[in-house]
Amino acid sequence: MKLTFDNISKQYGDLHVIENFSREFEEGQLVALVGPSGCGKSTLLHIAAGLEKASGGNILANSEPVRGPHPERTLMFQENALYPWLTLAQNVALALEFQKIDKKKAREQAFQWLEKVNLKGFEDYYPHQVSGGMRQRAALARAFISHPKVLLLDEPFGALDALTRMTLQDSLRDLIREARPTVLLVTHDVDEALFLADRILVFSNRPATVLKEFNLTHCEKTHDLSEFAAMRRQILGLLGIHAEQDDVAKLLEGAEV
Ligand SMILES: Nc1ncnc2c1ncn2[C@@H]1O[C@H](COP(=O)(O)OP(=O)(O)OP(=O)(O)O)[C@@H](O)[C@H]1O
Repeated sequence: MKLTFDNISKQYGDLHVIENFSREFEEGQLVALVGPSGCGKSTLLHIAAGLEKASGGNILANSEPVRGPHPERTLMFQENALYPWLTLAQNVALALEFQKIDKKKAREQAFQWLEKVNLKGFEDYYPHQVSGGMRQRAALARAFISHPKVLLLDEPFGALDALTRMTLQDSLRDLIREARPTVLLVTHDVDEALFLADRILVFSNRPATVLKEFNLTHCEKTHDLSEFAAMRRQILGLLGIHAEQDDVAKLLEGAEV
């Protein structure tokens, strides 16, 4: 599903959060949104989800105005949003039951999706009985089970440790490659953006405008790590972080493929 932000602005009272944001996101693209805290990234996701109304401009999904939430556009947060009184399978199946799919079929599909995210054997566990990473895996299964056409991910792995985050990023990449939704990913993790995204938009302080856009589609083809390292340095620089102090950047600079 193609998403179009056409001259979107958003104000909360006197607070100008977004000004004249225009971009088109093609079907199947993964676009990472990075920028300073409080600049308005989540607000953009909420507008795309139909949870917030823009103060100006239009948001279109396949050329149709977004008028409110729709199961085709799924939002997933950092905090584990599973219902604590339901098992993992019940949590995942719920997404289908809302769509009036028979309970038994929904449970079968929930088991299949839990297996895809490496949670086979944990279907009947409650969220408090599994780790934070496993809860986010279940949240991923719940996000994908209804085959969303647009996936809006707000720091989905922000609360996890680095190692768990990397395994979850791998799983997310596999799921996206299979299902090909259009994805907007808000992240503070520049490496996550570089690893997952086709495009990266770097935002300014509030009111958010795009400082620079990076296109990564050709990098995947060439596996040019030096180009990744240069982008990484530029993005960190735009965010006010000095990449030359960063060990990984130095390692990547020296890498040859
Ligand atoms: N419902 C609301 N009412 C009033 N102000 C709001 C509301 N939602 C967000 N804001 C304000 O809008 C600004 C942007 O918030 P938003 O959550 O979009 O930023 P963000 O870039 O996602 O931040 P972070 O990276 O820290 O999550 C903030 O100053 C916030 O206080």
